[in-house]
Amino acid sequence: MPKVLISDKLSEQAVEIFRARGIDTDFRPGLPAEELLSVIGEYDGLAVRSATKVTAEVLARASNLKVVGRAGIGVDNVDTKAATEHGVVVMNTPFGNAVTTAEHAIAMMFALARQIPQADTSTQAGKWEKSKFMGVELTGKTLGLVGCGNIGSIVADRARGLRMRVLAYDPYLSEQRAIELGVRKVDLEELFAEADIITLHTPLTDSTRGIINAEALATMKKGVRIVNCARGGLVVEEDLRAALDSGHVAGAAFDVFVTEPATENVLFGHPNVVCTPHLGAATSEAQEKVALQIAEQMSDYLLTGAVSNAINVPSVTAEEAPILRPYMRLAELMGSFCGQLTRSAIRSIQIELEGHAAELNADPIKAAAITGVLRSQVDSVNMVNAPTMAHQRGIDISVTRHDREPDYQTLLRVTVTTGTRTREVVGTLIGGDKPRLVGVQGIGVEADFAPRMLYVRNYDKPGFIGALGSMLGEAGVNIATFHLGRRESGGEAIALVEVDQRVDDAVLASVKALPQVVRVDSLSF
Ligand SMILES: NC(=O)c1ccc[n+]([C@@H]2O[C@H](COP(=O)([O-])OP(=O)(O)OC[C@H]3O[C@@H](n4cnc5c(N)ncnc54)[C@H](O)[C@@H]3O)[C@@H](O)[C@H]2O)c1
Ligand SMILES: O=C(O)[C@H](O)COP(=O)(O)O
Repeated sequence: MPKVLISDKLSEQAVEIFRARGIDTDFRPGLPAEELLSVIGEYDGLAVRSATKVTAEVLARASNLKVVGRAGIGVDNVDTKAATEHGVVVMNTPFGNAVTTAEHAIAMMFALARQIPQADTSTQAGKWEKSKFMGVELTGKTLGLVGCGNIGSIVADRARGLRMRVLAYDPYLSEQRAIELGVRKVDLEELFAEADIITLHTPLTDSTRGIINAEALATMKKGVRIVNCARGGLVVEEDLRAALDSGHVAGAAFDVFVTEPATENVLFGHPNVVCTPHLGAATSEAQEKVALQIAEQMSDYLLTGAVSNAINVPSVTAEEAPILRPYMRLAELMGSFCGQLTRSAIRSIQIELEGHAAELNADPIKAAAITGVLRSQVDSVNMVNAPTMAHQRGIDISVTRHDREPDYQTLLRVTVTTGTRTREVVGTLIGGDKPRLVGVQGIGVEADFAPRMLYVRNYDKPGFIGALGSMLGEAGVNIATFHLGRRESGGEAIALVEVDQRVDDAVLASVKALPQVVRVDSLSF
């Protein structure tokens, strides 16, 4: 039974779902970092929000871990690169808290426009400062969205409902989508120059870090207001403080900070600053949605192999998973066949799909084939890290779908090249799920992928089968099955021999010394 640890304050619905699906679940919100390090080795899954830092050190200790699930959107607290290297899937819930966070951004905008937090404090202090809190109307004002993905789009929709004019800067936003959303796609300079209120909705990346700094602030309208419910670090906090102090910026509403938990911050204490403690996703509706979604996604992955909303592997739907699983197994075995025959640096791996296979999601099949090829070189390779490992080794990967009619209902071909050699195997599924080899090096030969096999390349001349049989017999090696194939033009032939015992190097050397034999390899699957 898989075992999952929940180390952050997720809705307890997550626990119920994991347990209902037969997953042993430990609910330990607020688990200290040192304890996480000492217990993580026991778990197959780790469910978190933003508090737990899933560092390279945690991942190095996580010898059984298969999946990290983030109940929320931002995965910046997870070292995704290290997770990928360790073969751990990282998944999030990209939509579950988007509406709630967009609503928080709108609430922050109102809080700024009408100074609601300041007026509340003053009123409850018995001051009744009616003339002190003169606000601004939002109707007719220009809202500048930096980032117009899930949350930015919802903010745009709500802002249009408030009769605001909406500009969006997002290099990945298409003109068509901008028209659908009723926003004007602009460049950053135009947005800064025209917006009365700027709201940030991008991830924190190298291109967005400090996107609002002193230089940017200087190009904004005097009296601009800034909302950040995305990530600390998008705004240079010291630069913003200076612009607030000078009066150039009329107000700022921040939910996220460079350092969190933010117990102190340069923005704190300014009369025109409104802060919340990373509450963007904090509604009961959003928390139920993200907890439920992440528990379902992680359970699906651990129990069926279905992958949804993963950051570092291709998605496999629950419907696809049972169909793809035998193909992934076949691709991995075929890759392994090529990998075991390859003793030098690999230049390329080509995966070809024909018949039914050509209609499937090729990404998981590709990852499985690469895993198989690399497994004879690297122990730690798996479906998650295989494409990265191939990339790091400079291996060129290609996938081709053919629409020609294959001889079999469904067919995969894996071709591995090195500087000097090409290995090619062809495989199919018998009865829908049983892997079967049907060709090697362009020669038709049918065989199962047996636990122990000999692969023999020989000249098609009399005497070979008898000589090989008696040599193995004398060495006490029983032949379970024997499959032969030869090039129709003659000359070259292949034998795939399933054996019941391991064939030691001395026997392999004697087989190799037979006059008809070109090469012999011991393979295991
Ligand atoms: N405060 C909270 O509690 C809270 C809750 C949920 C999400 N978030 C954060 O909100 C942010 C947005 O989330 P989302 O779900 O909308 O993400 P998303 O991926 O759907 O959208 C992000 C958008 O930013 C755009 N983008 C990327 N680089 C950009 C750049 N250099 N300049 C301009 N735009 C750029 C992308 O094209 C994309 O459209 C994330 O940082 C997320 O972590 C915060
Ligand atoms: O990226 C997110 O989903 C938000 O930042 C929410 O974070 P939280 O789950 O820690 O509230």
